[in-house]
Amino acid sequence: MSAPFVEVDGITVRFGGLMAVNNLSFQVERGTIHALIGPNGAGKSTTFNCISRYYQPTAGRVRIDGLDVTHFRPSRMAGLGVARTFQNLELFGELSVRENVLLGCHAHSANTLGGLLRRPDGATRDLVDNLIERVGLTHDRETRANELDFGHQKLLEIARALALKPRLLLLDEPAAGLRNTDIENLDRLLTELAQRDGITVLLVEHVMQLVMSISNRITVMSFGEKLAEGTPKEIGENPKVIEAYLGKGAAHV
Ligand SMILES: Nc1ncnc2c1ncn2[C@@H]1O[C@H](COP(=O)(O)OP(=O)(O)OP(=O)(O)O)[C@@H](O)[C@H]1O
Repeated sequence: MSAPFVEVDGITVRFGGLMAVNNLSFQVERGTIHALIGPNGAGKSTTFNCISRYYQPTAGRVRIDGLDVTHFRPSRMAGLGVARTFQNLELFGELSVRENVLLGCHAHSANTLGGLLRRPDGATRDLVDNLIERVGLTHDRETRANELDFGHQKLLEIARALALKPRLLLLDEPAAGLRNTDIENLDRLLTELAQRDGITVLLVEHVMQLVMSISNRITVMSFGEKLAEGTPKEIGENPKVIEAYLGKGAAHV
């Protein structure tokens, strides 16, 4: 078996007196979908932010494709093929769907931002159109991002992240606020990204319907620590996991 694509090795994150993540280790295999779940406040987003380098762990290491990135700046991550989406959307609301995705191409384009928006080359235009189609937003190509409903804005964020041509896609609650049909589209899209395109996907998610359907492996966190890890079936049957959810986050299960 090849080396894991993401290695989280004993990370700890303290915010003042609060231990948000405590000596957490897990690995994400290449080309798989791995979910990080757990009740509210378990430390999922903090872990995610350590991997994408928005937070600095107090201790421990993060490796991506064998490279120790623990002290890398977030801006270096795009160059390594790491793209992420945010729990609270970070789109350019006044720009169109097409323009938002175009901006995502900047990391691998020789063009300036302005040039990219005004005069994208043919290959970039094709890539953008293809990504918009893949997330199902073709009819909204020229719609301003802030005119889309929340679910479609989330799909747009994924298209923009894909414009980076990532090897690792980090998704923070991609299904939150989505309607059932959008969740089904997301299920199909993420499965295809992993299986057809070989992209490694790590997602933090509360929507169990999606997590159980698409994940190859699930890591469960509770109070900053790893509570369990396994296949969706193993996690669904794990009494410790059921108790953690019934104790705190039952509404999400
Ligand atoms: N920047 C911060 N400063 C101080 N405390 C923080 C910060 N970020 C997170 N925390 C705290 O760390 C703990 C873990 O938070 P985190 O957001 O990682 O949990 P989570 O599992 O992602 O929760 P949710 O599912 O609600 O998003 C919580 O107690 C939270 O209040």
